[in-house]
Amino acid sequence: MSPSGAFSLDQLMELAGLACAQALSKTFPLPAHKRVMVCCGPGNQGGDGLVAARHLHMFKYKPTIYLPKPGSKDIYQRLLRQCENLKIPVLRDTTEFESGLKQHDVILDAIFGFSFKPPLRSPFDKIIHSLRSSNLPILSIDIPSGWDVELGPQRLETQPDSEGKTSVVDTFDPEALISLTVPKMGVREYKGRHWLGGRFVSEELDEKFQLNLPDYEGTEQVVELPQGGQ
Ligand SMILES: NC(=O)C1=CN([C@@H]2O[C@H](COP(=O)(O)OP(=O)(O)OC[C@H]3O[C@@H](n4cnc5c(N)ncnc54)[C@H](O)[C@@H]3O)[C@@H](O)[C@H]2O)[C@H](O)CC1
Repeated sequence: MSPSGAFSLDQLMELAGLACAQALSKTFPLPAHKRVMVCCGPGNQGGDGLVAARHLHMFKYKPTIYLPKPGSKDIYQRLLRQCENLKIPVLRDTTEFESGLKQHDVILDAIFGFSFKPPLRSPFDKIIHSLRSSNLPILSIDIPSGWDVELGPQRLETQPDSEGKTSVVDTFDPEALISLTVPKMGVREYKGRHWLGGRFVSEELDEKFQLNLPDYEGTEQVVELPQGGQ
């Protein structure tokens, strides 16, 4: 059963992406953080990123989408088309992305969520390295990209290249994180600003799985969790 019980994937992604855009606007307010690089992976988390980019555009941010490997699902293509219709720039080339980072104020990391499994395949080795060395603040969605969903930050081995060589890439520690539904085990030691987005979870499921979710105030889509704990 989905964590909401009642919603379709499209609806969950819409609510998740809106919560991500709201968490970004609260952590990195305008006007200082106007230019947002939204890095989208090929899975549902990439879809959250596309929805967030659309809402950020509506909130008057200036998002750029980086899409190294677009997802094949129909919903992904539809979300991408909506962003293109709003004339949100879309980068697909890794070199363009790396040079484009300098013209941005903050990164929204929507590359991998809870389905990431090492070893790291190309071009994501270069991308994780670029995020780590960019010196820009990062807000990660659900779990920082490349972290183990249960164990947390890790050194990632890359897939062997044509000569059979592998290398190791370190993951990064983002300034802020938005956990969706509930924080995952892997972020229990996370020390930065931590938001929870999951206003789509019914009271029935909260009780059934003893999630002990906090209250969301007013019409907020996110609630801030205590720093350094859950
Ligand atoms: N209620 C919720 O909690 C919701 C969460 N959502 C978000 O969805 C992700 C999980 O989505 P899923 O499609 O299962 O997977 P990912 O996005 O994590 O990525 C899968 C994608 O990545 C590729 N991949 C995996 N490992 C590697 C690797 N080593 N190298 C390269 N590529 C890799 C894989 O092939 C897939 O293409 C969750 O975290 C939330 O962010 C939903 O929005 C719904 C609500």
